[in-house]
Amino acid sequence: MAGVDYLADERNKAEFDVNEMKIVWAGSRHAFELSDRISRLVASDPAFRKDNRPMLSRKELFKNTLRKTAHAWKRINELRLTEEEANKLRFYVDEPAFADLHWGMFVPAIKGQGTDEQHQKWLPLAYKMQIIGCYAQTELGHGSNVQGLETTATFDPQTDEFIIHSPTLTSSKWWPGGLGKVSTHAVVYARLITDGKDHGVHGFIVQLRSLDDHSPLPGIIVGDIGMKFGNGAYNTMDNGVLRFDHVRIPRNQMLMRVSQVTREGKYKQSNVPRQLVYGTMVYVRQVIVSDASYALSRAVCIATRYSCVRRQFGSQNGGAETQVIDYKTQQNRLFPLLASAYAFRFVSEWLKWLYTDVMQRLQANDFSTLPEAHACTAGLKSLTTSATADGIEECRKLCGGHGYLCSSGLPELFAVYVPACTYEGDNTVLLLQVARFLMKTVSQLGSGKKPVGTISYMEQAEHLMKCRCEVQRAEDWLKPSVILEVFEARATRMSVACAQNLSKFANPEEGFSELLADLVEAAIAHCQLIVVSKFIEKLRQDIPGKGVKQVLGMLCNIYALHILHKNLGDFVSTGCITSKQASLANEQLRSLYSQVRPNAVALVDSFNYTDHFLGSVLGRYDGNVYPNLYEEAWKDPLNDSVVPDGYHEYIRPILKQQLRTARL
Ligand SMILES: CCCCCCCCCCCCCC(=O)SCCNC(=O)CCNC(=O)[C@H](O)C(C)(C)COP(=O)(O)OP(=O)(O)OC[C@H]1O[C@@H](n2cnc3c(N)ncnc32)[C@H](O)[C@@H]1OP(=O)(O)O
Ligand SMILES: Cc1cc2nc3c(=O)[nH]c(=O)nc-3n(C[C@H](O)[C@H](O)[C@H](O)COP(=O)(O)OP(=O)(O)OC[C@H]3O[C@@H](n4cnc5c(N)ncnc54)[C@H](O)[C@@H]3O)c2cc1C
Repeated sequence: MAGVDYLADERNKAEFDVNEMKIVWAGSRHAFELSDRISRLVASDPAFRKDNRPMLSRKELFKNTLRKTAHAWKRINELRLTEEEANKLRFYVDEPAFADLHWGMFVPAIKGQGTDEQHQKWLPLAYKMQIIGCYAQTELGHGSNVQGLETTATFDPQTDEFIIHSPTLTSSKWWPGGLGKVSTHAVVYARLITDGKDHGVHGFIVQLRSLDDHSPLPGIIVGDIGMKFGNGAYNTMDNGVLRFDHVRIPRNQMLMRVSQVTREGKYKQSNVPRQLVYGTMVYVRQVIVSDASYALSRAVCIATRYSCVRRQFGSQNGGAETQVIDYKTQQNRLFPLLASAYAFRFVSEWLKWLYTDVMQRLQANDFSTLPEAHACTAGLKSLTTSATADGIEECRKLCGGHGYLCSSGLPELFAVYVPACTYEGDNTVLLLQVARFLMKTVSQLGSGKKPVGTISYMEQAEHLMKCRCEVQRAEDWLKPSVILEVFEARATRMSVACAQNLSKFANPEEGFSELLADLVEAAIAHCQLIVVSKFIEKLRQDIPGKGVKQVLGMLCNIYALHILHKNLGDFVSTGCITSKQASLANEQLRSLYSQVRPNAVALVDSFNYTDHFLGSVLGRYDGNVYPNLYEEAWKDPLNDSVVPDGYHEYIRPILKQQLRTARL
């Protein structure tokens, strides 16, 4: 029945103003209106259809992506979309493609590491897509260890050129997205060598393919690295392999903002930290945190709507069975993910602010906040992507058997999303960067150097090491000051314990290696505190709309208390809370689930996702799941014929043989 809203009752239960919540989710009225307009534009354009992706072969899939990307570019130009609108359009097209790396890494690398002259030369070409670029850093032998890269860029003073070379098999560039089949150019990371001296890894703009016929330039071997996890999914992307055989590029194609090579071959460093060479990664990690909130919210939207549609057991006198969302077990798995989606959204807004602030300071040669920005982007990228990948998989299970069908949208979402735990820095490696930052901070306590920003709580270390949680009743857990202090105390105690254990080793690096697992846990505790504290900060702002702030308050408490519940070992063993207080937290959590329950569908409607973007029969806005699931099955190519291909070769002979055997 077209037009019937099977979730109308659920929507009527909402205790808050959904339209106002949509604005909170989007970040502002402007952001909401823009996102709403562009999502509808994409959804209504048949060229952006995506439901056939899992059925396509790799070649068809890739060509399809090329077609869609070209169509998107055409629409962006025809409609004269702004950069913000164009980014949203690409987001709603929802198909990983070379353009992500062109806009997301190639352009930012030139902007961040290039000089004004280099900007003038390269950016106009890139903005018009007259060249298409990728970010070629990782090699077959090294990804995490950037200082271990082997590709060389040796300066030749005779010709005023760099010679880019891959000296070993393991130095082959391996993984860069957009490299395999599309990019004409790359920012290549290579060891800079002048006059026989190795100056470490630097970025170089290298042309890879002819702008006339797209063939690789002399000395370049380039191709795709092969099929990746899942059908469809990330296979729309041409992750590539690249080798150089003494390829020459002009000297002015080294990105020279951080350091320069003169005409004579002299290496000079600007008055900026070397780590700015890693600046593009900081930028993208911050984008990835924002993407985590979108990916998780998408899965949660599907699982929440479907959990209201799906009924199992509990029928009384022939009445309807129980909606599965009413089982406390379902709520205990689903609502913390719903709360996490909102928590990640708010922390990503804050992280974007932090990043912008750091960039402005860099312009004024103030580098003081760079270490914190690195620690926050690395840590939050790790925390949010791990939680999102696990959360998407949990949402699939929350949808029971039907969640395993591609038409649920969840298998593909998981397959596309899960590499986020690895790319842009393996999550464990990134947490260890946070741990180093924490250990440095602890070692400086009492030295007069004040911890600032997200680490400023450590200034109260003396108090946090011995404070006792004041919770006596379950409701006490609703006080933000209580939650904050408990999370700060846990993070401080875990960091200080690691620092104390480290100090027992004569060699700090040896100690660090031995304590890696504990250090990662301390880093996670610190990052979870950041997420909780940014949610609480958000709630201190003026948030208009009937009931909006109240329901966000519930989500904030669910996020914090669920983390507490899942990490009770940390909280109790560090003496931050007692086991009695832990069970009071659990009691409060159950009560919060009941409060959120009537708001669940409205909370996921607030994401304002179109059915096209969700790409899920189970998550349809109208909740009309079964007829559509049924119809979807018949679209499978296997159902094109009643008797399958192969019947005569393989099924019939077996059946006949069985008949003969039976007769014997
Ligand atoms: C429209 C937009 C769309 C965008 C979406 C795109 C789609 C995405 C699609 C997917 C795309 C996927 C694309 C891809 O995957 S691109 C490839 C991504 N690759 C990686 O992420 C590699 C990860 N490895 C590293 O980053 C480094 O090797 C690490 C950090 C591990 C070590 O580092 P290093 O080897 O140097 O050794 P060190 O640890 O002694 O550190 C030395 C000092 O440097 C400081 N430090 C380190 N790093 C930074 C930093 N970044 N900013 C500021 N500071 C930094 C550090 O704190 C320390 O400071 P101090 O303690 O001495 O004071
Ligand atoms: C889909 C996808 C897209 C990508 N796109 C790009 C791209 O566009 N451009 C690009 O340059 N690269 C790209 N990459 C590469 C990516 O950045 C690297 O794979 C990533 O940085 C991880 O590095 P690795 O593969 O070397 O992992 P490894 O470092 O080999 O990790 C293997 C294991 O070792 C552990 N480990 C490693 N070092 C340590 C340590 N010091 N302490 C403790 N444990 C450690 C890790 O935790 C992990 O469990 C992409 C990768 C993927 C999967």
